[in-house]
Formats: sequence, structure tokens, C-alpha cells
Amino acid sequence: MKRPYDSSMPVPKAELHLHIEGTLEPELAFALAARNGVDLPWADTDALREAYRFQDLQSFLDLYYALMAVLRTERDFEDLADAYLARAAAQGVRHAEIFFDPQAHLSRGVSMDTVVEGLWRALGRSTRTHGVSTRLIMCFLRDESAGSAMATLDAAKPYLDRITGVGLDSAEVGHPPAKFREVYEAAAALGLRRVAHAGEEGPPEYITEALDVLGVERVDHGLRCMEDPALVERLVRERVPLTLCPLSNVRLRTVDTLADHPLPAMLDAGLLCTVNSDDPAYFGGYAGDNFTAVREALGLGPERLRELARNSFLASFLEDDEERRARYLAEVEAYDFAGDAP
Ligand SMILES: Nc1ncnc2[nH]cnc12
Ligand SMILES: [Zn+2]
Repeated sequence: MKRPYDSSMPVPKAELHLHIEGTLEPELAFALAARNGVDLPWADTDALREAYRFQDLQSFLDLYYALMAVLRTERDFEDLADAYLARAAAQGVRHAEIFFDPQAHLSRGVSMDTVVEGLWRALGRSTRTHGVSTRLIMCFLRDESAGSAMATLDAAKPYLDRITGVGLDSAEVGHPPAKFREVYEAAAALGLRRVAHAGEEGPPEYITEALDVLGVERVDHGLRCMEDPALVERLVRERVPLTLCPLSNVRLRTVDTLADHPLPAMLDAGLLCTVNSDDPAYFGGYAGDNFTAVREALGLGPERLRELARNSFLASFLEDDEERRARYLAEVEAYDFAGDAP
């Protein structure tokens, strides 16, 4: 008999909201700093971890961008991605759609080639080495100009065989989606899939704008849709997936505690919710940890957990490999969710 929720057999799932730079664990950051001769302003990994007390999204972003100083070579990006994929695989992730932030590297003199080739060294072999299929999503920083986003899209053109889609991240409030209309139109014309962070700290109107102006197929976070019943109805009707990140929401104080998270109400409303880790090195857990946390804090039963796992594959960009998606979905249906630990 299979032991359900055995840690050696975690829930099969896809991760759809994961910033690769947000997987930089303190130990790897210090190792890369030593390798590259970069001075870090923290004495050691404990001191760095001490700094992980965030007031809001911006206070996290300040640290997140600062620590990227250690990422300089192809090998650094390869090691970063390999470390994430190993951890994700151990927590049941079968498929990962991975964000990266090229502007945060280009502005430090690290080229698009270094970033994409480095990540690809790990991602290109990941089904073999980690048993995890992957897609790469290039995010634009919404607190930078639309012109900078367009230049970034241009710089990515030689790598479009490796990039599945575009996203929009960084400081949300004051940077509504419409600013990026032209760059999303250009991305669509290149055949790229479209997602955007919206409704994390920003108002529900940003979610509507991301759908109507940017044509996004998935909304990252989307938490604040719950303030607008007509928007919830639309998201349900149009089956727009939301990539929720519960531990991130607690650490960035968009919800007070995990027990206050609206996930159960969102599922009850019929929203197509998924559970993801966002920046796991900073927020206290990877994909499986997020599943465990919501199961325990919110008392989600076996069928709700199955729904979340199923949704993760339904919402993924696996249209170019339906056979693989069907295999993953069959695994979800065969999984015994009735036990007592993801
Ligand atoms: N949670 C988040 N929101 C916006 N931008 C991000 N970049 C990395 N993590 C992010
Ligand atoms: Zn995010």
C-alpha cells in the first residue's frame, strides 16, 4: 500500500509562479559572492536571514535586487536553477514555469546571453536530471519605463526558442498594467504567452486592466479580486487562472496570517486557483511547503487539495505537449489525498 502524503511521495504539482532570483538561498548567495569576489553587507547567512523581516513588497524588493549582485556568470545562473529544480522535484513539482527578471541583470552589466544561456544549461536538461519539465517566462519590471521593457523584448529576440512568455512584476502600486500595452502587443505578435502580476498590493482595477489591455491568460496573485464581486464572476466565467502564493502573502503582509488567507473563499467562489511559492528562499517555503501550510492553516480537505494540484496543470502552458499534461493529470487523479501530510 502506498503511504499517502509520505514525504518521499509528495503531491504531484506544477509551479506557475516562481521567480528564479527568489530561490537564491543565503548559503548559495555567500558561495557565489566568494566565487565572484563580491562583498556582501551581511556578516554571514544568519545575519542575512535576520534581514528577512519585510514590511511590504517594496522592502522585500530592495533586498531581492541587492542580493542579485552575486549572480554574474552563466555558471551562477545554472547553479541557481539547478538548486531550485532539485528542491522543487523533492517537493513533488513535475513542471515549473519559471520567471526571470532580465532588466535587473542588464542594469548591472550582465548580458541577456549570460542569463538565458546559464538558466538554459539547467532547464534544458531538467526533465532528465530532475524529472521536471520547464518553461521560461521573461518578466518586465513595471517600475521601469515602457521603453526599457520594449528594449528588453528586443534583446530577447535571439532567445525566443527558449522563452515561452512574458510577465510583469516588481513594485505594483502606481504602475498600472496599461503602461505596457505596446510591449504586450509586440510580445503577442512574437507568439509569446502573456501573464502579469496584478492585485497583489494593487487594486482590483489592475486585474481588469491586465486582462483587457495586456490580454493576459493568467493573473499572478490576483488576490484583491475578492474586493470586486463582478470581477470574481468574470474570472470564474472566463476560467482565468490565478497563481496564488500564500506564504508570500503572509511575509509581505498582504494577509495578516495564513488562517486569514482568502483561498477557501476563492475556491468556494469557483475561481481557478493554484498554489505557488513566489520567492521561496525569502518567504519560508517551496511549492510543497505552501501546500502543507494551506492544508494545515485552512483545513483544506482531500478534494480541495486535488483541485489545487489539478488546477496547476490545467493552468500551465503545456498546450505544446498535451501528452505530458495528460500524464501529469492522470497522476493527480491516481494520488491518494486522504492521508495526513502533503
Ligand atoms: N511577489 C512579487 N511581486 C512583485 N514582483 C516580484 N518580484 C519578485 N517577487 C515579486
Ligand atoms: Zn511574484
